[in-house]
Amino acid sequence: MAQYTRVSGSVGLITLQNPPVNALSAAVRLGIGEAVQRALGDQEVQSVVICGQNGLFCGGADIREFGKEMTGPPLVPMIHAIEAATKPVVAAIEGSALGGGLELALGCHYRISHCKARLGLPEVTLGLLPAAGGTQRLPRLIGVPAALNLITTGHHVTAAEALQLGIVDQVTEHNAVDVAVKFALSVTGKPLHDRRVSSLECPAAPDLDSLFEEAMLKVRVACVQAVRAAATLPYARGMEREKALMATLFGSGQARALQYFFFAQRAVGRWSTPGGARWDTSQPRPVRTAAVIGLGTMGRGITVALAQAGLSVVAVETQAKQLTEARKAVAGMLKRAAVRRGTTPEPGSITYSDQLQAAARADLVIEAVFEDMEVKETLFRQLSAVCRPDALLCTNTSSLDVDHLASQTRHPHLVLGMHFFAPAQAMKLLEVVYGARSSPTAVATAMQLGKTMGKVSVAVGNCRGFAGNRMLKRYLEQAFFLLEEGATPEGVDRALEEFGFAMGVFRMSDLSGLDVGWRVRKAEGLAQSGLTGPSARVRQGRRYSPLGDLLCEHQRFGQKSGRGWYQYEPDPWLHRFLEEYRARHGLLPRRIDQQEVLERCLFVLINEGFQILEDRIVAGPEDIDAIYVLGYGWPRHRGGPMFYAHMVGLERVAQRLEHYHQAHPEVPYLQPCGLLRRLVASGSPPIHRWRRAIAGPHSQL
Ligand SMILES: CCCCCCCC/C=C\C/C=C/C(=O)SCCNC(=O)CCNC(=O)[C@H](O)C(C)(C)COP(=O)(O)OP(=O)(O)OC[C@H]1O[C@@H](n2cnc3c(N)ncnc32)[C@H](O)[C@@H]1OP(=O)(O)O
Repeated sequence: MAQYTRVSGSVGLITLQNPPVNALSAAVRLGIGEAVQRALGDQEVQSVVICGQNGLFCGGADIREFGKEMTGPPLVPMIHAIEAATKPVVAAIEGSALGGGLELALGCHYRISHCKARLGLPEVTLGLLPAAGGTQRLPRLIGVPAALNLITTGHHVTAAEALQLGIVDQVTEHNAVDVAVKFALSVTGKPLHDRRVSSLECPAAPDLDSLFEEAMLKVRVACVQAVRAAATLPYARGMEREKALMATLFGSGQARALQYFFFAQRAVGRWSTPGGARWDTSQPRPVRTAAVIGLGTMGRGITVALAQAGLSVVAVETQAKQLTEARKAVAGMLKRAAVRRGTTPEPGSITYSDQLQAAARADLVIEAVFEDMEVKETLFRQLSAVCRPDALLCTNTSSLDVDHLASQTRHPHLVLGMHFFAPAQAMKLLEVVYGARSSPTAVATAMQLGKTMGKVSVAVGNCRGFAGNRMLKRYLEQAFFLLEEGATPEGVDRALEEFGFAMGVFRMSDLSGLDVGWRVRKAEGLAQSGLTGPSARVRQGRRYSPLGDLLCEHQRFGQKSGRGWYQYEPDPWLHRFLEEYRARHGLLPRRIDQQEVLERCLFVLINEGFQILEDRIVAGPEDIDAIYVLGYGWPRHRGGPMFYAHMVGLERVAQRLEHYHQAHPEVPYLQPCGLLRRLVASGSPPIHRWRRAIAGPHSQL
């Protein structure tokens, strides 16, 4: 709703009230409309100020209303009524003015912003365009190039940038509402025609056509077309075009997926564990000093992420040469980040040492040493002896047993996994892996620390590979099997990249290094050299592809060695190698189409996701989707693997898995898992009802 009061004698003050972000729900739109009418009809009122309660102007349209039947007064005529008003209307922007919120402000005659506010039109990130006049007013106000940039990227700008662009008229360090009220008094009675953005001519820009053509190639076509309408058509016709384009986007699968993902990223913060620990009943402990042990690539990235979050960091590396290199590399990373942000690097928050003892006073320790259980076991025993008894001891392992590491310490309830993704200073995802004995406070502390570092933290139970790598294993395995059966790395990657992955599975393996997985498979007793005959392709009673191991035996470790699944120099080796391999094992190559590549790679990964849900390793499908979009390059516009399964239809996913399982009975993971089958049997409920279905023996199924 919106509250109406009269202040300073003649200013009508309209306050949007819809916590937490004053989204423009039906009730708020109704409230604004009524308040505007009241203000315009009140003889005593000479000018109007619109603001939001609790220091936040407006987070835009209420995204939860999308996809439902629209109720309440529409936004566009409401904004028109404000713009057409004969009394000056001033927007007092604090906190955020985003999407419909900024469009509302653009309908006002003046905009005053607090210096800490952020403004933007992020609709494109939700698969939409700013259809409350944003595509028509913003280009008229700030010109086509700047408006196109904001509308097609969804980037937010600071108040200072908004002032420079001409979006706002004034920026203040004081209370923006008080300043706006004074301003409103000062403009009483002044002519308003030039202040109505819809009546402005779009400023001329050189070579508009090539600007639009270039933008079309890069970005969302609908946004570009709408802004082109602003530049070439009268306002009213531009608005018709904006509406028509929005109608094509509104119900699209992409928009649904992006809106689902907006909420999924936030839902993962409301974590819970099967043991009953929960986000709302567990208090995080403050972490001021963190120690990072091991300054290889991951350790350096973690050090930077912690320092950038404002923590004091003790960076420990026992090898002198590595320590010197790390110190230089970390300084370089901080400097580059500061240049990108236009700030200066914060000095003095990192101290370096070659002694473990330096970690003794840290509130929390994250080890990022070599991925080897013996090395980590020893380190955890040492840390337990050296560190404060209440220090949280965390491992950045990507797959080793957190419970086992906890058992090496005196305080296993303070041991956790904090699984970062490379590059750790940039990637948004953090898997917080709790063990059987991890305390709720420990989980809450690591989750909070992730948030402080600007990450999306997902609470995950301890199992081999946790959630992300456990699913990845099945995906990689299918990709190898497809090569055995006749596919090529190029063909598999093409299918996945056309689906939306930034990189196909083989290109991604080449980038991250084939030797990493090889080492893990050797430790698991899977990679064995010299095997011939049928036993070469079977391990632990199941089909196994040694292709990745064989490549490593040929010193093809990916980009780091100049060769992997791809040849980075003229070299037909790989195709010959595959032909010989297939001939040796009596495998008849066949033509494998894109559909089979996608179904086998993606559905097997989704099936493992359902198994992870059934095993209660994560609390809900949103956790898996956040992990895959933010950590594994799953295309955001497809919502994540579990949302994709919901869109494809659970019955189809199960049927296709069953089909491939019949063709490959030696691959048990192709068989639809129990939860997937139960969901299908219960009529395939929508994704937001899966949590209830997972709830275990008391499930609704
Ligand atoms: C047939 C065609 C017909 C078409 C007719 C349609 C006409 C459409 C007209 C207009 C188009 C306008 C579209 C839009 O405005 S789309 C929305 C654009 N806005 C955004 O994308 C902003 C999203 N929000 C944020 O970026 C942030 O929330 C923030 C910066 C405002 C605040 O950040 P922070 O303090 O970190 O809080 P949280 O992000 O954690 O959010 C708190 C809480 O609030 C929920 N929430 C946030 N924004 C919205 C919103 N716009 N609608 C609904 N809910 C919102 C958020 O989900 C959190 O709640 P939780 O999930 O329960 O935790």
